[in-house]
Amino acid sequence: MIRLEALSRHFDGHAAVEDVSLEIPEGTLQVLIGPSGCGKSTLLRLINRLIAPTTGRVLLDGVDTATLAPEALRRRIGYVIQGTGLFPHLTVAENIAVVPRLLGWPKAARRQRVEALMELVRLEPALATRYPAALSGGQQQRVGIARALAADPALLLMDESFSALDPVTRRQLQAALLDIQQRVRKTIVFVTHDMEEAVRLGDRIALMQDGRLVQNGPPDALLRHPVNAFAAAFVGEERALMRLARHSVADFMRTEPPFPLAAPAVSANLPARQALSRLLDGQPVLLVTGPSGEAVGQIALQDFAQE
Ligand SMILES: Nc1ncnc2c1ncn2[C@@H]1O[C@H](COP(=O)(O)OP(=O)(O)OP(=O)(O)O)[C@@H](O)[C@H]1O
Repeated sequence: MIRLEALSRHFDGHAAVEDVSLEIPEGTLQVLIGPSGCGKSTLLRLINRLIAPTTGRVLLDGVDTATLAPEALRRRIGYVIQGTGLFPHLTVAENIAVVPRLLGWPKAARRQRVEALMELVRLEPALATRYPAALSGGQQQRVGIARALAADPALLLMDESFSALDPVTRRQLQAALLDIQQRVRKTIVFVTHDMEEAVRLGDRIALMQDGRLVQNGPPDALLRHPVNAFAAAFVGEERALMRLARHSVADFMRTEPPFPLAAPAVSANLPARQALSRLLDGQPVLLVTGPSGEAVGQIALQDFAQE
């Protein structure tokens, strides 16, 4: 568990982060979001002590991080920086093993760890001997995540990690992160300025403005009940659509028969947004099917209106 207590950081009298208190429970994916310059990256750097706070504390499992040696911090906090920050002259395996090497792990243990991590982030073993320049942007990000997880830290910090990727790769990486999170359950602090990404990934979303925390809570709460005009404007007009990013057709369908068996079929697991776009294209109703193709419901535009 990580706790930020009245954290502030000033640069030349200007507050980059001002009086931020935030508790992030173990295993939570906490998103930090807000406009450019609101202090998101500074907050991440305060958490891993790349910079020291002007006032306030960061507690990791109840321990003030100011009292931890740099080596202990490195082991407990993984950091995926903007871009990938991979070392171009090191192979994929060497990049992933950077922290274990710094921590003095023996060679066999490093090799085992690299293999396990490449499997975790779904990178082909054959890529281990390649150099970063020979990888796609998405593969490089996977290496960055594997590297950050190398010493099995309790906390993973990710700063705009997927921003430079094309939309398709970005969605794949978002799905990969959720898959990794399901398997290893880290506490993750993920910085983005993209609301759709925040809604897809976040268990909780913290919205910042001018260094201050405006609102923190589950995505639905932010989308439905923004606390002030700034939050409402930031969440924006796409609000209803974005809420759909977390829902599947099953959350909206009607299950009473009779079913429109002649209508085009969609799976109950399909993201609600995709069904909505087919309905907006003029399809009046869709048949919803279960795992073995059996009819389980139907969905039309008015079913979304009720949410
Ligand atoms: N080392 C520094 N020296 C002086 N000012 C800084 C420093 N780091 C950050 N700032 C200032 O602090 C404020 C917050 O910056 P920060 O990078 O944390 O914002 P951000 O929300 O991450 O922005 P972006 O989304 O553009 O990356 C900005 O006004 C920035 O100019």
